[in-house]
Amino acid sequence: MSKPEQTAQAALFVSSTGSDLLANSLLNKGTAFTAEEREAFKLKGLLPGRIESLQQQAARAYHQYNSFSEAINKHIYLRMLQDANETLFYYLLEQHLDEMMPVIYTPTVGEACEQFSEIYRRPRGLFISYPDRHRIKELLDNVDHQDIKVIVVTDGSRILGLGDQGAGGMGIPIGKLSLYTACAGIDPAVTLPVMLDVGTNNPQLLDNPLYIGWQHKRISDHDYDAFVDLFIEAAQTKWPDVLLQFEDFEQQKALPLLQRYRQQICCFNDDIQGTASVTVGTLLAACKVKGEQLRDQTLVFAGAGSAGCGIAEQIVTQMQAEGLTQAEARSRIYMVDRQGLLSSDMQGLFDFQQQLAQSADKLKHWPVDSTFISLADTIKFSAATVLIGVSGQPGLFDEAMVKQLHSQCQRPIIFPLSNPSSRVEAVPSDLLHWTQGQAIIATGSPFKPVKLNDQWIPIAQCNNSYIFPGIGLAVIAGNIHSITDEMLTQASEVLAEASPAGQSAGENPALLPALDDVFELSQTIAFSVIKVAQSQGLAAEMDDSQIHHAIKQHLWRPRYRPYQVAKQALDQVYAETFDNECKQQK
Ligand SMILES: O=C([O-])CC(=O)C(=O)O
Ligand SMILES: [Mg+2]
Repeated sequence: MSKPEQTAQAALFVSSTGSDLLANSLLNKGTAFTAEEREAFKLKGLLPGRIESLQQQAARAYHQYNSFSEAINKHIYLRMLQDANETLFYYLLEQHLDEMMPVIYTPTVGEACEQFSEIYRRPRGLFISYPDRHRIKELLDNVDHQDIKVIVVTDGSRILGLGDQGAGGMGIPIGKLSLYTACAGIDPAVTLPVMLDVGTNNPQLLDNPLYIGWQHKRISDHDYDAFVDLFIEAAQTKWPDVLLQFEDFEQQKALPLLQRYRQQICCFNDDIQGTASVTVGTLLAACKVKGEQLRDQTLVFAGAGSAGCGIAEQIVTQMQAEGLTQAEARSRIYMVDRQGLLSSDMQGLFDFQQQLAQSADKLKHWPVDSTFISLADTIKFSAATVLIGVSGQPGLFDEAMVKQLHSQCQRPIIFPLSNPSSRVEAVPSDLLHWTQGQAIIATGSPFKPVKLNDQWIPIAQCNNSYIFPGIGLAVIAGNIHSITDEMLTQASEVLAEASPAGQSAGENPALLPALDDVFELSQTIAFSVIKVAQSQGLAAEMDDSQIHHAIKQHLWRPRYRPYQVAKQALDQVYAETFDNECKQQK
């Protein structure tokens, strides 16, 4: 009998009863509590008489979900369901992942963060406010479930492309962790969303009487660093093996935080490393459609922040793997930011930008004013074949630029990656019309297929959600201590291999696997990442079949398990083997 089925069937020992049990979202089954359970757990009379199956409950939930027409109201409904009954929430997601992902995640989660204080219903996750900085251990001890394995943490300073959302940024860790469960089967009981509430510089939030966070200007510099240190230290002391995902920290902080803590705690920054990994994987898939390699491309980036530079660095690594020298690879990548094309003689560049600046000598030969080289000129004079948008500037890619790019190659690769959809640099239908259907496109937020000349062209969603759930599964199943660039590169390659682009013929194949296949994909990523981690001495020793077994063992599925009354006062919500549970009861 395979492990996931076993965990789905094995009994859990539960000590809560009555309304406490119904209020516990991890244990609540609502109308699906059996007659015996209703007796044993003092639920008689607290529920309507009819006993329902998970499927019947899901049919009602889907009916209620469909009664809302606005995406934000659907989001509120699903979040409410999650807070009431997580098994039902994830079962519903499993049935309708394609439809509901944009509602629990980007783009709707952006709106949910902006309106967080207005739509707030029930608490979820941990809010660590600056005034509580000396009590962080106590706050962590207050977390209900104590076996935490994955934390997603933000300070709300750069939520998607929507800027500072203060405490409202909590919507992001909540949404990302839902995907850990929906896309990689991570048990929701072992996940913890964390908001480091260090204030906000968003004037609307500072003036909003309903604002739910610490209504104070952001603390900064040394005070900020010391606060994050306190959090990291407390989290690591309490959960030494926890995986920490940094999410949506503003540019000045993102890379320094990663560099500071990378050696100390098992962590990664999703916006830098997750975005880079998924983008390189999608670029490799796009190159397959062209029948070329990444080393053959010349790339222009609109946006040279930590996300753009993170992607560019991973492209350099990939091009080297394809045989270029590092200098050759760097010379093929052009980074354009507010100050125009980055060149080696510019003042005030961040270190991570400096390495990606083009040589000023080379640019001297371009027939332009070298004090400011625009995006349009960069596309033209670099003879670019790939255009990547990480600028957060809606509409930045205009018709003239795109036509110029198309005049330089038959199949331009164009990835307007900014999130949410309201920030996208160009919408796919325009890109396809401007290039007579020749552009190979991927976006950061979801877009519907585009109809062109009676043909439907699918638009790939080049989103971190293809990568981070599998990385998390690898860390948990493989006991990985540290996340390296090689592991993220490996994840890109697995993604590219899973792309239908290499397999199906036709001019416009899907670039990325369907969302329905993400659950399988995450397991494949987890397996390959564990292998890389082992080769680097960073994971548990296991042979291949043990790795497969460990991965399966950690897959939580949204199915109700039978409950038995616990003799000890401890609810058991983490999926372990039936044997272990029995032993613990003895
Ligand atoms: O959440 C997403 O869709 C991707 C992401 O990390 C970001 O844009 O910050
Ligand atoms: Mg993010």
